[in-house]
Amino acid sequence: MTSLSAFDSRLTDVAGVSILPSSSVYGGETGLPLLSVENAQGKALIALQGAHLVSFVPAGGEDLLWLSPKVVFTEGKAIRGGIPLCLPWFGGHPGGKPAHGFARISEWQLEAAELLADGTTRVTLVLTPNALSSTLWGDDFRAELVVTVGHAVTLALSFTHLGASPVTFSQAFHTYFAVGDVAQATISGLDGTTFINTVGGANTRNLQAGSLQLGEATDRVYVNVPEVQTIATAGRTIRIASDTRSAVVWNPWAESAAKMADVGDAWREYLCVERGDVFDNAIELAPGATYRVAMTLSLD
Ligand SMILES: O=P(O)(O)OC[C@H]1O[C@@H](O)[C@H](O)[C@@H](O)[C@@H]1O
Repeated sequence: MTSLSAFDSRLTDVAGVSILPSSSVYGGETGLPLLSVENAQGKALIALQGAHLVSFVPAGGEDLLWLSPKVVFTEGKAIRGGIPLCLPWFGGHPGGKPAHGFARISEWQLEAAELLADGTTRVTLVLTPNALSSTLWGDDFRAELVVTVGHAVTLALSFTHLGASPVTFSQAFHTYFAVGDVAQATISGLDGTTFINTVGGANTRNLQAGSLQLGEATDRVYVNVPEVQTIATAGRTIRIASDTRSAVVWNPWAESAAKMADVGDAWREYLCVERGDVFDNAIELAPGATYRVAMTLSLD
């Protein structure tokens, strides 16, 4: 893990941008380095491990993201909450490799931090091959995540495949939204789309009719979805916009959550709506090709 003092001050010598240990915000052990980004429009915390947005608070509002009260910031362990980047594969891997790829458990490099004329702050994080990716993926690649923090937060992801043969690639912005009570949250923007129900290893297809409210363990992959979904709770409506084509809706509910040490009885506080390109929407990347997508989260 990079020590906090190793960061190039030219990158963090930008007003409102600093590096701090996760322990200074969330307690516990020293943990992992977090990039703190703050301006008049909003503030965000991004773990360099995984280029993982763990908090986004628009000015005058509450955090859009849920971070587990039982979160553990440990090198090589996925952070429970925020926006894990599932990359370059989503879900379990047939070869028994770690679920959701290696990007979320790899340390990314901070490449640039800039204040833009519109008052937003843009930070650029980069991942290139490391020991883990060499074992699990093999091919050369370059991944870049540009996070723009303002009244909204935008994540713009690119992944360039630098191997010699075509590869199948999938990814997701695995967002944990803070909803207070998952059973009271309503998801709109999926009406009429096909979903694959994967709860407990199932694999059945259905059509979504109308909006969606969860009342039990839910793990569904919606394919070919519209650009925008919303999540309405008692206090606010969150807007999710992305040019990706899938949306995964997941909450384990009480019984399965009890088996997850970093979730437990906090399962009710979050709802995952994960935009990405997965299952039917997985991508075939030719050598040298670049995959580019973005997602913007805001209050509606
Ligand atoms: O515990 P992990 O690896 O972060 O995965 C959490 C969940 O991620 C979701 O995207 C999957 O649809 C679920 O099946 C999975 O349980």
